[in-house]
Order: sequence, then C-alpha cells, then structure tokens
Amino acid sequence: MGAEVVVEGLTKSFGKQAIWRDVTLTLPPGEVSAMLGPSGTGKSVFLKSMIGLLKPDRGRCVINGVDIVTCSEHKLYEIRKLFGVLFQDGALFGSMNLYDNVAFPLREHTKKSETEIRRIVQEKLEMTGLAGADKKLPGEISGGMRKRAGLARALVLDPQIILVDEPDSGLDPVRTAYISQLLIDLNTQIDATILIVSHNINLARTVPDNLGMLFRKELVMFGPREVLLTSDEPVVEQFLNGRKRGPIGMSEEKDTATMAREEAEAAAGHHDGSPDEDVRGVIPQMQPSPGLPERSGERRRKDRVMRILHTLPPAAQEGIIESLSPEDQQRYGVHPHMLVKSTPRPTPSPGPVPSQHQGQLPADQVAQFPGQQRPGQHRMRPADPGQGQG
Ligand SMILES: Nc1ncnc2c1ncn2[C@@H]1O[C@H](COP(=O)(O)OP(=O)(O)OP(=O)(O)O)[C@@H](O)[C@H]1O
Repeated sequence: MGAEVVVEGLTKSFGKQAIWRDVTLTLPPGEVSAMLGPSGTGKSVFLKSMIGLLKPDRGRCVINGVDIVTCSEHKLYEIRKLFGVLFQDGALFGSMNLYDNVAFPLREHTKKSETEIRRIVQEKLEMTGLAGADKKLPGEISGGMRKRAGLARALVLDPQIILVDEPDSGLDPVRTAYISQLLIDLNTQIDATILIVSHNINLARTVPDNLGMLFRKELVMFGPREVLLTSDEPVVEQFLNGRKRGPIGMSEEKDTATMAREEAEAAAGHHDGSPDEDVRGVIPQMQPSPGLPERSGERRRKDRVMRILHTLPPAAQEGIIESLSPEDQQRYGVHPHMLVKSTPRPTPSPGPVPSQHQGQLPADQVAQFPGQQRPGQHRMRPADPGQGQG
C-alpha cells in the first residue's frame, strides 16, 4: 500500500510574495486525492514542495516518519525514491526515444541488468497503453501519449506516492477522460497514494477519493470528495460550477464592491454566460476498467469515511450514504436521509476560528482526517470509537 503523507502548517513564500500558509492535510495511504484551485494559487508549488524540489519556509511534510522539510539531503534523496512524478508536459528528454526515457530512472538509480530493465519498461509501457511505441521520439507523438509516457517513467521505480501535475493540460475532454481512467486503473493495480493537481472540474468530480482547494493563500478545505462536492462554501461552489459570479476573480480575489455589483447585475437579469445549472452534488466516482479487481483504496476509504461520518456536514453525509450499495448501507447500519449526529466535541481552546470571509468553514464543519488538528480545534481522541485512522 502507498505511503501516508502528513502535511502540517506548511507555508511557502518567494521573497515577499506569500504563496500559501499553514496548509495542513493528510493524504490517506493508497487513496487518490486532488488539489484544486484557480490558476496561480500555488498548486504546482505545493507539489514541488512535497517532493523537496522547493523548500517551504516552515511546517512539516512527513512521509514514513521523515520530515522532508528538515531532513538531510541524504534522507531526502532516499525519500524521493518513493515518489513518481508526472509533470505537466511529461518532462521527457526530447532526444531519447520512449524506451530510453522510461528506462532512464532505472539506469540512473538502480544496478538492474538491461534484461531486467527491458522487462520493467515494457510492463510500464503496456500499463500506460504505449506498447509498440517504444521507438518513437517525444516530438513524434501526441500530447496525450507524452503524458502517458511521463506516467510510464514515473512508475518504473515502483513508487508509493504519485504526484500528477495537471494531467488534463493541453488535452481534449476525451483524452482527459482516458488519462483519468488510467490514473484510477493504476491506483487499482499498484495501490499507490496519488495526488493530482488540476483545475478540471469534471476530473475533480469523478476521479479522486478526496478533494482539497487552495485559494487566497490558504487551504480552503480538504476532505472526502462528498464534502466539497456538496459544499455551499462560496469559493468551492463558484469553482466547481465554473461561474464568473463569486469571490474568485480574473487574477485571484475580487473586491467586495465588484462582488456586490455582479450580484446586483444578476438580480437585474444580466446573464454573464456562466452555466445556469448548479452541478453541486455527489455523482458516481470513476470505477476501475472492467477486468480489474476492486480498488483497495476505495474499500479502505469507505471504512475510513464511515468512521468519521458524524463529523461531516449533513449534505456530505447524505451524499456518502446514497452512494453506498444497499449491502454496504446494511453493513454500516445506515440508510438514506438519516443524519448521523455529531458526537459532542471538547470545547475548542481559545484561538482564531477561521472565518467564512477568509474562505474557510468553521473548524467543526471541515472534514478532517482522524489525528489531524487545526488551530482552535482539539485533536480527535484516539479512544473515541469510530475515530481511528482508516
Ligand atoms: N521558482 C519560483 N520562483 C518565484 N516564484 C515562483 C516560482 N515558482 C512559482 N512561482 C510563483 O508562485 C505562484 C504560484 O504558481 P503555481 O505554478 O504553483 O500556480 P498554480 O496554481 O499551479 O497555477 P496554474 O494552475 O496556472 O498552473 C505564481 O505567482 C508563480 O509565479
């Protein structure tokens, strides 16, 4: 199973430009998570910080007990071997054919024989639908194929964590659907922890187990997909609906006067071209291709989410319960339209409670993974039944 990634209070700036601060989340092992956010909110910077290519100003990013923010170069080198990264353009060497590109990490980082390398490269090319394309140069193939070749290369060292930067960039919707399916199939086959960075709404709604969103230099939310998909938090709602009206503006954040003007214009009947339909709601998640086994990450996530169900907002609870099969509903002792009441929580310690204005929900409405702590919120007690880590 993939490694868990625990991020606590991670903060990054370039000189005086703050990118994001106090990002706290846990990527559950073997599950697929996606980080959304408007352009320029620092999603790629987040990915690069997670693998130690960029150094955060403060905070922790702990993988297998090692904090990659403070560890030695030697430890970082070791930890990086757990990662497979797919950069936006595949980051292939233009002068090497696909075979040599995919073989590159094996030749650089292992002492495997060429026979063994051939076996692994061919296996990964097959997994990514590129069997037979090994002699092609990156310049001779389509953008979608380049991404798949980048993915094949990311897989050769058997990564426990796969980071994927905008798998949909430059691809048409059909090719995006294919690469999305490939990511789900890979997760099924190798059970790696996957983090996808994207602003593709369709991918966000159908692929990941967990969703997060960066905006205004903060992590607005992170939790099971159903929490964001049913959220009425204005930033999340605007983003998932792809609307112009809302707090997200052309460059980043709109001022209050602009928002008020847009509200007034909308009330007066002006149509700004945004879709009328509200796409909020839980739609079925993409399943592994026929012939593949059940996805272990999905099964584990189901157990984990059912343990924290009572901590989630009612709409998310309903979405989760409704997406369970009748057998699972019976197994977990739930039924549609029931609301699992929140168990009393300890009184929060004094401290700033994130305000709606800052794009954050009050701490007790935010989906939190067990063992996680936010400012002003007590850590969930391990003794609390149903709060264990899935
Ligand atoms: N190495 C760097 N040095 C200085 N500034 C940087 C560096 N890398 C990124 N930035 C800045 O950090 C901000 C966030 O960039 P990033 O590429 O992470 O955004 P993003 O959310 O991935 O955007 P997009 O969705 O458009 O790819 C930008 O203002 C960018 O200019």
